[in-house]
Amino acid sequence: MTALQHLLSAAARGAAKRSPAARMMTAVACEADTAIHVNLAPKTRRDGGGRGVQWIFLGCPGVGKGTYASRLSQLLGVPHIATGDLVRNELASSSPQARQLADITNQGKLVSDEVIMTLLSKRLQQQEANGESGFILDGFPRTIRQAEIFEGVTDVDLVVNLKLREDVLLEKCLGRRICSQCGGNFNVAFINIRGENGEPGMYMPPLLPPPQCTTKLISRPDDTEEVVKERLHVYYEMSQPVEEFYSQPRKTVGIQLTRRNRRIMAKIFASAET
Ligand SMILES: Nc1ncnc2c1ncn2[C@@H]1O[C@H](COP(=O)(O)OP(=O)(O)O)[C@@H](O)[C@H]1O
Repeated sequence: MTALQHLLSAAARGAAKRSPAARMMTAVACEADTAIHVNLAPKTRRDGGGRGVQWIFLGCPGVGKGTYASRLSQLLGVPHIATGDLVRNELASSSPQARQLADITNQGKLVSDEVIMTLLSKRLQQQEANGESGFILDGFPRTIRQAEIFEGVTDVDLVVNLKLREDVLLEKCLGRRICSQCGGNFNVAFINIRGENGEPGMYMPPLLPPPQCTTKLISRPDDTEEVVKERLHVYYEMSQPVEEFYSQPRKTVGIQLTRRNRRIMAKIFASAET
């Protein structure tokens, strides 16, 4: 079976499993200096089904897709699927294509649509076998072809498009750290820029690790200045058109980030509700 057939069949089975039960959830998003209480009636209200939300996060490398997608995944109880993690898991395996994928990612290029579809398809099948439904996708789709294929087989409820200044994106990628033991994601970059010439200021304190992780921090091999610049270039060329692809009929919320966390979660929930 081809990757596309896998994806099609997994998506088709997911759609068939929808139940009419709507659920109401109170999510409490704790912000650095505010607490936001959100009453969330998920998308199930729209389609009358009981499946989990089907959301997509778009945005440049370093914008914070993973941070927000993972928090929302915990709040909503739906899987967070980061295609970058799927690729890294494959790299860490002894699969025949691991070496080739390492060369591609270390140069900041995109892996082929076929490879991504295969990895995503396997992941969706696993989650189906575990009885999980819904997804918060982070890092997919990244090409128009991926978007078109996915659009043909799924009903995406919400597309969140995060935006951040390019100099800050670079700083945030260079500040990323991962605990080699627990896998936790942190960021040592301290963004503190005064607003001027009508531009808003920016304040994003570091996301520091707990003491037990501090001596085990590593950086991703593709988070060097040269590779991040190439990834940004690839994003503008290959992935920005995906933002336009979703901008019209789809429910898309664009968020310009200037501070970490503040009101972002509430804005995303509010968009899902309207
Ligand atoms: N949807 C995708 N299509 C093609 N390649 C992908 C996709 N998702 C991830 N990758 C590959 O995995 C790498 C790491 O992805 P990710 O962790 O999402 O990085 P980023 O921080 O750039 O958003 C990408 O540079 C690319 O090589």
